[in-house]
Amino acid sequence: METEEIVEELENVEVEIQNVQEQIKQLLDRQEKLYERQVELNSLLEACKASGSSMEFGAPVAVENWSGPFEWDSQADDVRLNVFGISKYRANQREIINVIMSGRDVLVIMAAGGGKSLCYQLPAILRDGVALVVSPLLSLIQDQVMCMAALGISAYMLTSTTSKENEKFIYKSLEKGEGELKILYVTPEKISKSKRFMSKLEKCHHAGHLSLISIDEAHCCSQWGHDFRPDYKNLGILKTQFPDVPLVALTATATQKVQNDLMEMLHIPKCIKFVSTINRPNLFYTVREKSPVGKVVIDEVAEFIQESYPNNESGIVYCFSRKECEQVAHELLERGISADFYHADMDVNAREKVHMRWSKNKLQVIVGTVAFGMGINKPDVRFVIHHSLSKSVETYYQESGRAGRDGLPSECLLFFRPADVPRQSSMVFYEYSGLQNLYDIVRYCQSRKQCRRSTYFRHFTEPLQDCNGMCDNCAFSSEVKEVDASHPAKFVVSLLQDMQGNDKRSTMLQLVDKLKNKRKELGVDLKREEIEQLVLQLILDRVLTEEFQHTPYSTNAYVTIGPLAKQVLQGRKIIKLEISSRHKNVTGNKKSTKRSVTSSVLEFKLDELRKELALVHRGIFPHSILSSELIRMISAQKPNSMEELEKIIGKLKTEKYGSRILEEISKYADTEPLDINAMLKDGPGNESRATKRLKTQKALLVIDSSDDEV
Ligand SMILES: Nc1ncnc2c1ncn2[C@@H]1O[C@H](COP(=O)(O)OP(=O)(O)OP(=O)(O)O)[C@@H](O)[C@H]1O
Ligand SMILES: [Mg+2]
Repeated sequence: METEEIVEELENVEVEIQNVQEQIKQLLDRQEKLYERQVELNSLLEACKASGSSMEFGAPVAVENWSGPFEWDSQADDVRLNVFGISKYRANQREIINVIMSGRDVLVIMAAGGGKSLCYQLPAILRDGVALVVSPLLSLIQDQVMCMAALGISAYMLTSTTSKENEKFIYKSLEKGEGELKILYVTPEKISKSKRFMSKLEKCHHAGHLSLISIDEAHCCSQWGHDFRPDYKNLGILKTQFPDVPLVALTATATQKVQNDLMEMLHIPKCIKFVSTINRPNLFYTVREKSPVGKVVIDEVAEFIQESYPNNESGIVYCFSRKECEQVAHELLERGISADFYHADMDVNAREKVHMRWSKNKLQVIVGTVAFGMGINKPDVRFVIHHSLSKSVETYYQESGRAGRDGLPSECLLFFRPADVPRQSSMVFYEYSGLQNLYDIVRYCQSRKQCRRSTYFRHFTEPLQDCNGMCDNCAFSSEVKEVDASHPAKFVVSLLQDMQGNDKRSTMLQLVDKLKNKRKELGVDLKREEIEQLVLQLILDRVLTEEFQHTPYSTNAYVTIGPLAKQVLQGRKIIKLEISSRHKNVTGNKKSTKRSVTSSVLEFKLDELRKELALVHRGIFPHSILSSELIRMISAQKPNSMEELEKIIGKLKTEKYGSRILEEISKYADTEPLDINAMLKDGPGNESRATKRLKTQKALLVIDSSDDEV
């Protein structure tokens, strides 16, 4: 053998070894995921067996019956209505409160907006002493303390922003049990880094004044959760130091693995666990085909907002990159929508300012990257639009779940095109299970038949529930046909094999372009977007694989032959493609997703009133004065005395705002309800948004110019 030949073969062998190693890595990842899934399914099966035939979600997974009666029932009801202004408990709230009041530890898994805060705030008021609440973000803590202040509850925070005077008050309260301190918020760093604080807490406990410990956003403890925070890992010390104090850990989402992790790390093996459904029945999920032309996408986003939410209803638009974020915000602004951007490149003050304007309804839309995350506490977000797909089902569930935390109908719209996939895959491929997670959300987007909700139920290992037509696929499934794409798939594989034989690489888009020029050989007449769909499907089915190559400036994703390519070539694997007629008319599915925005004049006036009162009580959010749900209840019931109003919003809010509310009711209770959408549709199609708003306001006659215009 000539040296040259040896070198050449050696190179080939090395390349092949690399390929095999890559495949082994992928298979190991897959095996790991399957093991995880096996554990989850086994525990689900056990739970199902234990509770009879099927697991009852929404009901406590506890053996004891925690609904009551208990001696504190009437006192709890009184605080719920007269302090919090909440007329009835939501699922599991009463039971969780009872567990804490009984001195037991509890793990609460309850969807975003389910009402977790009440579960520890109410017992904090009922029990003697100080409740310690650990929360991961300063902004979340500030929000909560402000809301508590609006309710007249003595809540403080001990953070880097706390004044010396307040710090002194807090330490004195902890040490001597003096003062009125009921709830103390801290970040996890306080527990792990401040010896002084821990020693004061020790004294507080010793004197019997530590009433309960609450760990909010508890998933931050687990590396398997989506927002791991190293300082959360040290919170196990709380149960070790204060074993007799009830500890409550709360989170919106936790897979079985994360739940087990939390119980172990927080040392609460015997806790009572409440798992509420992850289902958010008020959210309508839609995936819309994304145009390759950037401007068209923005036009569609703008049209969606203007048509469905013409009254400054709050929303979020998520983008892939910082640059895209700024661009989209700018273009929405040009189209008359009050929008601003939010991303990690901005300094903290600028970010905070944007967030505040939005929280106070002075800005309609925040266009953000993933950096706009956990601290969002606004309950009345009516829509969350994804300009690009998220990196996993879990991330999408979290981000879209910021809509409708007040329980009112809201929409989650994702713009998807296959070309966005390599952008994400070249970012996530090095993360643990990064590609698998990405492909799960891509499957969600590609499917035109399967209920969107079913993906969430499967992901969080929960039995399926009825979607009630609250996703595009359930609303439009009849328009989808499934075609056998095995033949074109074979052609794609052969083409790629030839290219690889000639040492040529191809990105997904290059491959699609090539295939587009070889329509005849494909054997079926597929449109460009259908070819993109096919290539992506082959990646999802592991017939093709994405491979990554680094340059000094970026990582490029290429499409190559995958582990199951042979099966396709041999006709042993059938490839199915779901083709929808829906995409022909991109705006066609708007009809069903768009809810008619019907409001009464009274609702408008009460909305204006809460904004006015929020300004008077500086710093409070309008929704802390009256939630959208309370506005709806008042408008429906039209109470005409303080006593009647008190039954809806409780004593405290009635005392503070009752006379102003009754004044509005007496003026506007009898005015006819108005369908704002219908009114807007009457106008010429090319009117500007400002004109439309003006027209709406004129037609309403009673609407004054408001301060929420930007
Ligand atoms: N029983 C109830 N009836 C009506 N509204 C409620 C009830 N319980 C809570 N709420 C309201 O629901 C909204 C969301 O509550 P909360 O902030 O506690 O949600 P959460 O479960 O902590 O959600 P997240 O996971 O997003 O933090 C708040 O505006 C709260 O006042
Ligand atoms: Mg919360």
